[in-house]
Amino acid sequence: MTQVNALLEGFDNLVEAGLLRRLGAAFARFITSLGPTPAPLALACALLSELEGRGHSCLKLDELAADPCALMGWTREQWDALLDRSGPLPPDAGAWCTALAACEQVWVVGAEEHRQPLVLDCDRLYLRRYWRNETLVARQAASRATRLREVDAARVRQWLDLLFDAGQPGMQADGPDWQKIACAIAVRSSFSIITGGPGTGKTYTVARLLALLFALAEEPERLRIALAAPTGKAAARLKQSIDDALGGLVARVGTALPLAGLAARLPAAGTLHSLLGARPDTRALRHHAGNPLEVDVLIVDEASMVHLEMMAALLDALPPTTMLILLGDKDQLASVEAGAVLGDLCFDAQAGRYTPASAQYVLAASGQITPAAIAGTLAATIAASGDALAQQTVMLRKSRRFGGPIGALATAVNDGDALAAAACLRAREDAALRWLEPARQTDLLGLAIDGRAGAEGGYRAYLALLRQMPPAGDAAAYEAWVKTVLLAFDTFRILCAVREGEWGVAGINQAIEQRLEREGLIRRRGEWYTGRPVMVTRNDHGVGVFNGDIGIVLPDLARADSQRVYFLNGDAVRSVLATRLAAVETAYAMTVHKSQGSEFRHVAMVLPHEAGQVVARELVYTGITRAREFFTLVTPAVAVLEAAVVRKTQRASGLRVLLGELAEKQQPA
Ligand SMILES: Nc1ncnc2c1ncn2[C@@H]1O[C@H](COP(=O)(O)OP(=O)(O)OP(=O)(O)O)[C@@H](O)[C@H]1O
Repeated sequence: MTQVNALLEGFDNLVEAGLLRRLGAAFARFITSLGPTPAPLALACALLSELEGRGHSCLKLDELAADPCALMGWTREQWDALLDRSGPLPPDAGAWCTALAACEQVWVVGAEEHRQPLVLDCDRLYLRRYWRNETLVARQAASRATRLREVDAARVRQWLDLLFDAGQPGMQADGPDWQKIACAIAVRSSFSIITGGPGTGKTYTVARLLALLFALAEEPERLRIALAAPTGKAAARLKQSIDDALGGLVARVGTALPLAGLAARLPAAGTLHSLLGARPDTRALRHHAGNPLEVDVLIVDEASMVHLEMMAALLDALPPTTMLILLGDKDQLASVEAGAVLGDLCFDAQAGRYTPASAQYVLAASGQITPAAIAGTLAATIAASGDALAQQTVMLRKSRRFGGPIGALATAVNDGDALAAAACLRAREDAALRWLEPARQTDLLGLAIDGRAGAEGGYRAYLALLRQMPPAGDAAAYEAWVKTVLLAFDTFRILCAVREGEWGVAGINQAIEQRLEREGLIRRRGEWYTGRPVMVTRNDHGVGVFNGDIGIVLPDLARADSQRVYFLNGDAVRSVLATRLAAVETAYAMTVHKSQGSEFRHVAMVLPHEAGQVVARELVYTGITRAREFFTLVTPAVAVLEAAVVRKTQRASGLRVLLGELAEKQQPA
């Protein structure tokens, strides 16, 4: 048997052991079918595919050479078993590059191209599609951020002073008004990022930015604005918040701007999929560089959930003059798909590396002094490292909604301070936080049904409402009742870190259903029982439901013998015949991933026995920040919290390197 065949067999063993996904083994086989394949290439392909499944966009050869076990999360024995089959591997990153560059399946960036499936860019190995997407995002972001518009700074300042509450000019004790700075920065180019934790006023700010754009436009009524988010729910929330904020500004701007009329013309917010013209059964989108979107300003909320492929598609479809504003929390979980684009793009956000020129503009346009400019001695280093993208990124730092214990816990987790996080959870003077540990599943079930001391109200509350169904025939009363049920369900949610096992979504949903039935709170007659909460797991454009939509099964008003699933879309109730929904799952418990873009009064977050590969800081932070008033952590073992909090997810990507290279090219010689 050749070494490569032995290695392929070794991959099958890893698949059996659950260490490698089947696609990884299949991809390595496919590559061997294309031409001569030395063992290092076959191995790199299997690893690359596995890492792609874990959210990485490339395989970093220096990490592979330095510590393959750490990279893959495998034991030394598991790795050595592969080595026995592969024979000696290249000793360092340089040797890996030389070995792979010699293979005909690999395109080395800069060399002649033959549509090879793999790309080697410096010491990063990519699947071609990911390399293309990453370069497109880097180039587009950098070039958009570089092209600055003519802005009348004095006029911007006048408007910002009108739109925001008057503060002291310059810098206040708790720092400058970053919201004003964000608006000033955004209007001067066709790319900007406004990042910040929950409640820091991202939507508050962007509503004022819209008002500013209307005010600066020659014909504001002709400004084509689009609002979008990765999920339907987040999109509806964005529109609602912007409408509320603009409504609150109408009196403030008075006759200076016909804001009420302009706000009324804003379109509904949609998902990025629908904005780009996604079609069933094909990856091809209706909008791309050849058929660009016809929009002047695009605001995208929850940008941390936008994966690499979607971001590339979005930037590709936007004309260079369209103003793109990304809103999101850079510290939240990235999407399940490959890439952590917002996090990568925001790498300078915390430091706020503004050049003196930016600081000068910010002062003129907003009256605010950026801290970097104050530290004048830093100016030279800032100028050297500050690239165009950093100039167009603003981090909001002051949370308006999220002080108190939940805010302190979120900060401790974000800082990787497990001791402080545990102390917050154990301080019992406030009912906002509790930690059930070591918990048994029955503890969780009690919490799910009745809440806990200080935070009463679990699922019993919405299930009790089911018995108050209005009499047949009164459609308005029926809709009002449906809304009450949906809102009551949305006050409490169980969020799980994992899908499988006793502490995963599937196991917990099953246990809750059994318990609710035993207590007579639900009556399961088949799959579509009254009161069953469901989550849509696949977009269905025909039916008009999208992955992540959550609804509740209730009797059809028109036909009591059939069941419909009712969804709340902003303020409106929408329903679909239950049997038309092909892909749904029960949603008493859902994953933290799926909860992004939503908030609940009380969140109970469940971690499994061990942190493993999945349970890391971003996940814990995202779960905590879904809670508005109460947060309960449920863990079968104490140690899992610390293990999760200290582990920061590192997704391999070349985005920062590519942006750095582009920034260097922009530096004056
Ligand atoms: N400068 C401000 N002055 C007064 N209230 C503010 C200010 N900024 C934000 N708020 C209020 O704080 C709350 C949170 O703001 P907002 O919803 O815009 O935050 P967000 O960052 O978009 O939150 P999330 O991450 O949850 O979407 C809102 O009630 C908003 O009206």
